[in-house]
Amino acid sequence: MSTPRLSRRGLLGGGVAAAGVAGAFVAGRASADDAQAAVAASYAFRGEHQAGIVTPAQDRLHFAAFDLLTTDRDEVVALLQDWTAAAERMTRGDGAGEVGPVDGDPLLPPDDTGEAIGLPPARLTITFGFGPTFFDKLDLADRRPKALRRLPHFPADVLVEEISDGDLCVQACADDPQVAVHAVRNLARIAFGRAAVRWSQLGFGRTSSTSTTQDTPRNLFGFKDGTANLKAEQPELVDTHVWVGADDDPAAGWLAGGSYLVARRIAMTIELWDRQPLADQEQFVGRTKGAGAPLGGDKEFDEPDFDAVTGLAPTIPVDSHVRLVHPSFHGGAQMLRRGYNFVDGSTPLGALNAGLFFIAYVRDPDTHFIPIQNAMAKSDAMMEYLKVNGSALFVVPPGIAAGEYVGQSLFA
Ligand SMILES: C=CC1=C(C)c2cc3[nH]c(cc4nc(cc5[nH]c(cc1n2)c(C)c5CCC(=O)O)C(CCC(=O)O)=C4C)c(C)c3C=C
Ligand SMILES: [Fe+2]
Repeated sequence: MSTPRLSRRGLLGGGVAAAGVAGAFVAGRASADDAQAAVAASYAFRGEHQAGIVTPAQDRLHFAAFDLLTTDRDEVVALLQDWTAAAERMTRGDGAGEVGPVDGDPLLPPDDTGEAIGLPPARLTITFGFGPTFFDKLDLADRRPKALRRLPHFPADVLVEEISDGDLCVQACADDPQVAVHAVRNLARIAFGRAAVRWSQLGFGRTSSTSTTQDTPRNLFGFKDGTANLKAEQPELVDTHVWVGADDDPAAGWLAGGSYLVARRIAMTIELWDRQPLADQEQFVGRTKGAGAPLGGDKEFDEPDFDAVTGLAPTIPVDSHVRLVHPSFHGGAQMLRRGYNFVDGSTPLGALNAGLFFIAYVRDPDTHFIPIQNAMAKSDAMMEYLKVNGSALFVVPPGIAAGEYVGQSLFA
């Protein structure tokens, strides 16, 4: 796990603004100082693995899928080089371009859009991925990773094509929504003529912790989510379950140190859920709503006992979520979940258009996601309150070394 470093936005006194706000907290509470320090912190963009995977999950998400507008490999490499330079700059709190939003030639469009002037880096991470169609369009079928294909249609999927799939993806996470949106907006601007946004999703209130330093957040069903997630402090488990190994795939040695990213836009009928008795909600999930303890246990991090019975029935019901997705029923397979809540306005009938934008990083979706999703879709009591309308699978290239651009090993 990389440690955040303190950084200041070098734009138009952005650093001054950050310091000024921090100054305002001098006489305040320690927690306010901590919060300010966290917002002013940044993560390294380059490293062995891309940032934004085991990085402690930030509060906000802007995720975008792009379609290529060119099949010319040189043009795509140039786009990846431009994206790499801009992403590195924005991650450390600078503008997307070298000149900045207001210092350039007044007769030309600025090389940064300006809405992040004065904002600190807010722990921004930008993570890039390639979809199956990326390899088709660029005639790279011989280098396509073996498990990279359109996800199957699962029971209860009601997929909308316009919010599914994509040639490329960008996951921008930050503690300030404007910083995350600024990142995606500028990458879309830079892509002009070479790639265009296919769909995008905003998220808030992370639904996972990816580090033991974080409290477990809650999803929109009101339950703690992320308790049994893989954590950055478990590097051996992360190596086993998240990073693609050098020998995993003869055609795709270039992906070693990378991962697969599963994205699922899951609508939650929260109004219906809210009318269910507390005891039923807990039976659907298999954990208590307050402490997040497995049923039959006391504390959040107690191990679930799937053999325990209450009366004649299993204490953790056979159709409960945590039982159906538990690694012990899937050959030990674990995933690193990194999802976010969303509320995209409301429906014409006055329901909230709410849900969970599920993101998981896995070493191989054929063993670490598809069987688990199938079990859930077929038997999970929670499914009555869920509708999956967006779905996508991407590979996430390994980390970016000094002087490299994202995905360089694919084109080597
Ligand atoms: C196919 C993978 C999964 C999907 C899709 C999914 C959707 C989903 N989950 C919740 C709520 C909770 N999930 C919890 C645990 C949990 N979920 C998955 C997988 C998927 N969830 C796994 C692998 C696990 C961990 C199981 C374990 O090892 O014990 C929990 C319990 C708390 C926790 O451990 O995180 C909740 C609550 C919702 C609401 C949802 C779709 C909207
Ligand atoms: Fe879950």
